[in-house]
Amino acid sequence: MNDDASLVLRATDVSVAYEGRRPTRAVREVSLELHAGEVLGIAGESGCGKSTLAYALTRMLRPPAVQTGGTIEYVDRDGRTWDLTALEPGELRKLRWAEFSMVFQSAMNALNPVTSVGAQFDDIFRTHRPEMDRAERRERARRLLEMVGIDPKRVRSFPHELSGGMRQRVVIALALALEPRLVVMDEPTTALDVLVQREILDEISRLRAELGFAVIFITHDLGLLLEISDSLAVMYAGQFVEYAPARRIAEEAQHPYTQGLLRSFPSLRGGRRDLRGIPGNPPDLRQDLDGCPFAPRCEHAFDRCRTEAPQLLAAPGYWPFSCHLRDVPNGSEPRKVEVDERA
Ligand SMILES: Nc1ncnc2c1ncn2[C@@H]1O[C@H](COP(=O)(O)OP(=O)(O)OP(=O)(O)O)[C@@H](O)[C@H]1O
Repeated sequence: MNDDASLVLRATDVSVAYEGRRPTRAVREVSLELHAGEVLGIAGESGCGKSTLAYALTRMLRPPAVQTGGTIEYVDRDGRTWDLTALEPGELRKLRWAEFSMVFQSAMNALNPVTSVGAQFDDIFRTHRPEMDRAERRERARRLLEMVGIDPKRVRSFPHELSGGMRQRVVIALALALEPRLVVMDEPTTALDVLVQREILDEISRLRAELGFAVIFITHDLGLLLEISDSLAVMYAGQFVEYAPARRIAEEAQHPYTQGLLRSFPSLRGGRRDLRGIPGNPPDLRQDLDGCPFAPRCEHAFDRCRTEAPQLLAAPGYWPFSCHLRDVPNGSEPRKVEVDERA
């Protein structure tokens, strides 16, 4: 049993590399904790390692990606802790869908193009709920479709007969089919037009409130994440550079990169910002990074930033952001965060 009853996922110092002549160190010692019903948003520019982290957390990495360090613990609904990195494929199959599921950007890749929507629900139920008969499986599939706003008759449709938005809703319904405790969503609405995005996001928020699952939601759109997340991690060059309650980040982001992102992205609900991008590009993740990876683009950088990597400072109760400004006289004081806000 776990001593923290609401804990769902704890990742500690997770690192992932794409192997090659010069490996790409895409995720570098990332730690996070997720509690029941919590929405953790992960933001960052393209290529900073968000998807790689999502694949690592759900044990879906495929060669040439390898997890090179760290542990990932998952606590199931009975309070049993599983070391995901040590699971046998059979054990992993039992947990996947039933305990945690995934929604990725391309619904078309997630759906089987040659079988009906109903048959795809059937596959999941046959494996995980063998006691259900055909009629029960069909009825449950119809109810799940209804739940995500799709006409239950669509159970007979094939993926190509559905619009992009409908397909993504089907993928969400499939992910929720066994009422998992955790759903990892990687850019689930990015390929859709803004109105459909909005509808689906509202749907996800409603379902989460109704069913109580925790969400890891990944997108480059920080504005959107601030709206839907309880806590927010900002990723840069494979690392978390700021990790705090979303509401607090919206009001008083500490890391210059987060501040830059906040200025760069329009919010989905209007309220355009002045959209100044962050000059320069993220570093090449095949290189060793000396000092702060953001220093070459940071308007506040000073000598120490170029030689010494700042730490995230995850001491209990402190606002974690990795920036030397925290230690500069007259710079930001170490920021305390009330612990209950993280729960
Ligand atoms: N199959 C692969 N082989 C080698 N390198 C890869 C592979 N997939 C991703 N990478 C590299 O890993 C790094 C992180 O990529 P990742 O896709 O995780 O970032 P991301 O933040 O999700 O970006 P995006 O928002 O564009 O999906 C990038 O430098 C990318 O080039």
